[in-house]
Amino acid sequence: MGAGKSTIGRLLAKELRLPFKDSDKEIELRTGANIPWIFDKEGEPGFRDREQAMIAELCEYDGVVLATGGGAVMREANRRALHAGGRVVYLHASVEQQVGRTARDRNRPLLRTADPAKTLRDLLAIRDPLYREIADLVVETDERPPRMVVLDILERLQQLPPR
Ligand SMILES: Nc1ncnc2c1ncn2[C@@H]1O[C@H](COP(=O)(O)OP(=O)(O)O)[C@@H](O)[C@H]1O
Ligand SMILES: O=C(O)C1=C[C@@H](OP(=O)(O)O)[C@@H](O)[C@H](O)C1
Ligand SMILES: [Mg+2]
Repeated sequence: MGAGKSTIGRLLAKELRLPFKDSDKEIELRTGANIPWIFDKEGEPGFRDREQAMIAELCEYDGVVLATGGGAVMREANRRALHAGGRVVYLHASVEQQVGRTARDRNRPLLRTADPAKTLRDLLAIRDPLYREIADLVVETDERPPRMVVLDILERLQQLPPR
């Protein structure tokens, strides 16, 4: 959360002249409800089911830049679909940056805790190995504006061997 997936995904898609899909946004469009409301009504498992179904659907597309929510990696089905479906970029940010970038909006129910920095550290401890397991690229986003991150991704994507 706050690494910049939604922001950088959109910019990257523009550069690549590809459509951009954000699984969170697609779930909101499909349900007519926002993410916090879905967490409130259906709990995290309900949201994860919707997220898994949406990622499976979006991975069917050819030629799309897809941003997921940060927790998508928790389900093996998502990891498999993403890894098999295309190149995976892990956008890394320090917890300090994540806190700063997410402090202003109330859209992330998992960060409504007394100590969001601790929550993010705990989530990262579980998720970081999973991100690395499926990533073709690990890209640092601290101290770099989104445009620079996009240029780095474009350059490094070209250097990857063909699949
Ligand atoms: N590299 C960056 N440097 C500074 N701010 C950023 C960067 N990437 C994203 N942001 C800002 O951080 C906030 C969260 O970004 P977002 O794209 O929603 O992250 P995610 O989808 O990974 O949770 C947004 O306000 C965005 O403008
Ligand atoms: O990390 C998570 O578990 C979540 C991240 C959010 O998306 P972003 O990573 O785009 O903030 C969103 O899917 C939901 O609030 C859960
Ligand atoms: Mg996002």
